[in-house]
This record gives sequence, structure tokens and C-alpha cells, in this order.
Amino acid sequence: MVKANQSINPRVGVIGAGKVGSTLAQRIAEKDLADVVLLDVIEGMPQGIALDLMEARGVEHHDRQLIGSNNYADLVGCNIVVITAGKPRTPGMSREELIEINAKIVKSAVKEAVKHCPEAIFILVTNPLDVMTYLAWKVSGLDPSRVMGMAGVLDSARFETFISLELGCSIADIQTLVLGGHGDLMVPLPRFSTVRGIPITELMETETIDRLVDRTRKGGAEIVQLMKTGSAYYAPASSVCLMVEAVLHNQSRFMPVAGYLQGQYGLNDIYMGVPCKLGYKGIEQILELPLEKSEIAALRESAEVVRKGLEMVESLVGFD
Ligand SMILES: NC(=O)C1=CN([C@@H]2O[C@H](COP(=O)(O)OP(=O)(O)OC[C@H]3O[C@@H](n4cnc5c(N)ncnc54)[C@H](O)[C@@H]3O)[C@@H](O)[C@H]2O)C=CC1
Ligand SMILES: O=C([O-])CC(=O)C(=O)O
Repeated sequence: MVKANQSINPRVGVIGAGKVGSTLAQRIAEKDLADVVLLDVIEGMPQGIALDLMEARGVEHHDRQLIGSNNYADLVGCNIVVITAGKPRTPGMSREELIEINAKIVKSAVKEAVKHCPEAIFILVTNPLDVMTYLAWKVSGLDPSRVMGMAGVLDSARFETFISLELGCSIADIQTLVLGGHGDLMVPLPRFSTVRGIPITELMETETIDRLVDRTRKGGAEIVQLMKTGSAYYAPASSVCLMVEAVLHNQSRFMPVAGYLQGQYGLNDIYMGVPCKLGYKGIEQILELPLEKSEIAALRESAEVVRKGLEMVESLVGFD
């Protein structure tokens, strides 16, 4: 059996071996990106999933190592740590209702992880995303460029899906941008969403765009409602994997990421979805777009929800 600290390959720690975490481990290994340490509080479960994924290697043709663990010390040497630990919502719940249960989990997971791999880049997934990313940054003591959250890639991918279904065209030509907090007030930007460079505002009626924007905003809830017992995980895992690849391969790719704002878009001391350049140092640049007044107002409204969540986290678990 391979020991956790024997590899010289890139290594990604995934904390939380549930739906998102285990699917992400599979994506990372099968795309041949890195070895994976899959960690959970449930004994035997991450070990079983890691072994199952190892046994698929001969068929999938890769040599990546997958290690299941209940011990944070096994994260030694990880280049990236992804936090998926925590509860998903069930029908009727908002993401904010997860704060009480998930803040404790994220705080302790990040504190433990950073002790063993202080050099890692941290990517948060646990909801409510922007609030948990801020909490993770605070308790990690790391530079904000090295702590980020995944949501905008997923929300943009959903918007792209709905546009491609509406226009009956390939998704390959569609690129969208969804900014703001990962909640009902997220900010899809039709002006910056294109099909082969053509803004969708040139291709669809306003009412159609509004309908697709609304479906995007409620994209997570639509799946929660259908699944009944949990939330989306295939598209979320693919979205995190894209960020992992951008960092590991130092790709300098622009994508919407929950990054720490220090005055950009008129917002300060908050994590929220903005266009970021990702490379091996983490967030290398935050791009400030020339937004219209209504778009800025929508971003600020979205930020208010995040701030309320931060107040709640501070009173529940604190940021120390
Ligand atoms: N940012 C985004 O766009 C998305 C966020 N999410 C969020 O990701 C989180 C995980 O979702 P799923 O994987 O579907 O849930 P899940 O319930 O399948 O998995 C969560 C795992 O976390 C583990 N866990 C709990 N406490 C832990 C701790 N202290 N240390 C290590 N592991 C711990 C649980 O044992 C469980 O295996 C949820 O909060 C969900 O809302 C899910 C999809 C998209
Ligand atoms: O909806 C949820 O709770 C999970 C999530 O964040 C998403 O799928 O966008």
C-alpha cells in the first residue's frame, strides 16, 4: 500500500469524501492531474473510495495514487487542499441555513489542514460558499491570494448550458460570466456572455435572457428539488477540477472565482465571485470590469447577503 508521504507527484488533498469530494478525486486522478489524499471523519469510507478508484486505474490507464485517510497528517506535501466537508442542503433550505452546522466543520478542517501543509493553495466548496471562504482565509492566516472559493465556474457553466439548450447550438462556442455571491442574488452578466464572441444580447430577446438568468440563479435549488436528499455534484466537481488544473499547471486562466476584495467594485473585506487570473501562486489578478450602474448595484445587493452571513459566523464560531 502506498503511504501518504511517499509521492513526488503533485498532490491534492480533498477534505470531505462525500458526493463532491469523491467525484472530484475521480476527476483529478482520471485527468492525470495529481495524486489525491481523500480525507473524511467517517472511518473506512475514504479508504474504501480510494481503493475503489485505485482499482479502476488499469481500466482508465493512469498511475495516480489515491489515498483514503482520517488523519490530517496525511495532507503533508499537498499543493492544493479542497474543502468539501460539510452538509449539503435539502429541498426548501437556503444555503445560508447551512452556516450553523458548516462553520464549525470548515473552521476545524482548515485549522488542521494548514498545520500540515502551510504551503498549499486552499479552494473552498462548502456552502454558503463566499462566507465559508472568508472564514477559511481568516483562520488559515494565509495570504488571500492563496485562499479562494469555487462557485462562479459552476454558475457560468449552468448559464452556458441553458443558453446552448435555448439556441440549439454547441456549448463549445459559449462563454458566460456570473459574478457575485453564490446565492439567489448572484449576478449573471448577459453583456459579457457570448456565442463565438457575439454577446447573447444580440441573439435573444430580453425576456428569454431574463428567463435563463433566473434559471441560472436557481440552478442549485432546481437540482436539490429533484434529488431530494442532497445537492449537485458532477458539475461542481468538474468546476473545481478546472480550478485545480489552472493552479497546478500554472495556466494563468481567467475564470470567475470567489476572491478577496480590497476595494474592487467598491467592495472591501469580503470574498465574492469576480473574474480572477489563476496560476500556481493562486489568485494572481482580480479583473475589474467596466460594469454599468445596474450591474454594480446587483453586485452590492449580493454582497449584503454575504455580509449578513459573515456576521452570523462571527457570532457563532468567531474568526480566530
Ligand atoms: N460551492 C458550490 O458551488 C457547491 C457547494 N456544495 C457544498 O459542498 C458541500 C459538500 O456537498 P456534498 O459532497 O454533496 O455533501 P456530502 O454529504 O455528500 O459530503 C460531505 C462530507 O463531508 C464529511 N465531513 C463532515 N464533517 C467533516 C470534517 N470535520 N472533516 C472531514 N470531513 C467531514 C462528511 O462525512 C461527508 O462525507 C456542501 O456544503 C454543499 O452545499 C455542493 C455543490 C456545489
Ligand atoms: O445548491 C446547492 O446547495 C449546492 C450548490 O451550491 C449548487 O449546486 O450550486
